[in-house]
Amino acid sequence: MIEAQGLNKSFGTIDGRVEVLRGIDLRIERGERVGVVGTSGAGKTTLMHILGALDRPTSGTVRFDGEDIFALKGAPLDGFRNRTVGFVFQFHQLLPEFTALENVMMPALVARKSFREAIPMATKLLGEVGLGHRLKHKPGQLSGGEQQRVAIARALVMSPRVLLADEPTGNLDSGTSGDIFRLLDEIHQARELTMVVVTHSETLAGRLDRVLHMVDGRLAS
Ligand SMILES: Nc1ncnc2c1ncn2[C@@H]1O[C@H](COP(=O)(O)OP(=O)(O)OP(=O)(O)O)[C@@H](O)[C@H]1O
Repeated sequence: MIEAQGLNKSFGTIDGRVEVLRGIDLRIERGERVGVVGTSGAGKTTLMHILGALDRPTSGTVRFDGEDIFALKGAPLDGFRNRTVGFVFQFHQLLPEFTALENVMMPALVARKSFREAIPMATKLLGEVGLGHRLKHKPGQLSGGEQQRVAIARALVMSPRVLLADEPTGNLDSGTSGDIFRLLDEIHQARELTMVVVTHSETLAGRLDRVLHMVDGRLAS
């Protein structure tokens, strides 16, 4: 499903170049749930951004079902991001002025679905994540766990093949974190979804199929 080869990423700073990823090779099978753990600054977020085509590597390739995603540019790359990958961020990144329903509809509207199509899609998903009674609430009127559920529903609205979650429970207490992982479990069972989840919690990572350990821009075996 996902194959990354020789990924390097460096950033230019006023102190010179910072090497953040140093030769990452990985292969993730369809339907697999992979955890990524590592110390702060190890490069986990950078890796997730590259796997989701939110950023480009300095060198190396990422293939989804054999397709080299960085060979795509412009509208085809935007289409890949919108349809193939769902992204859940640590700080949910919901739009504060919009309701839960509108936030979940947003990727569908960006993909030029009509309101008539997007409303039932988003309503169904909010029901699946246990928020059928909170459709009209704005993010500020929801708890942290509820906000993250909305973000998960938004990530799923275009029926992606892959869900990338960067510290989806980083801001939550341990009980709520466990609930979010249970929800990810249910979603995984209900859909044939490949998942990559960054977490600081070895316990939560241990509930996934496989755990990758990142150290200083490399994957430790
Ligand atoms: N745009 C950038 N410019 C310069 N340096 C950057 C940039 N983005 C990330 N870095 C550096 O790359 C390193 C890895 O960052 P990254 O966010 O990928 O780590 P992480 O493993 O996700 O850390 P955390 O667990 O704290 O979120 C850090 O040292 C960070 O300062």
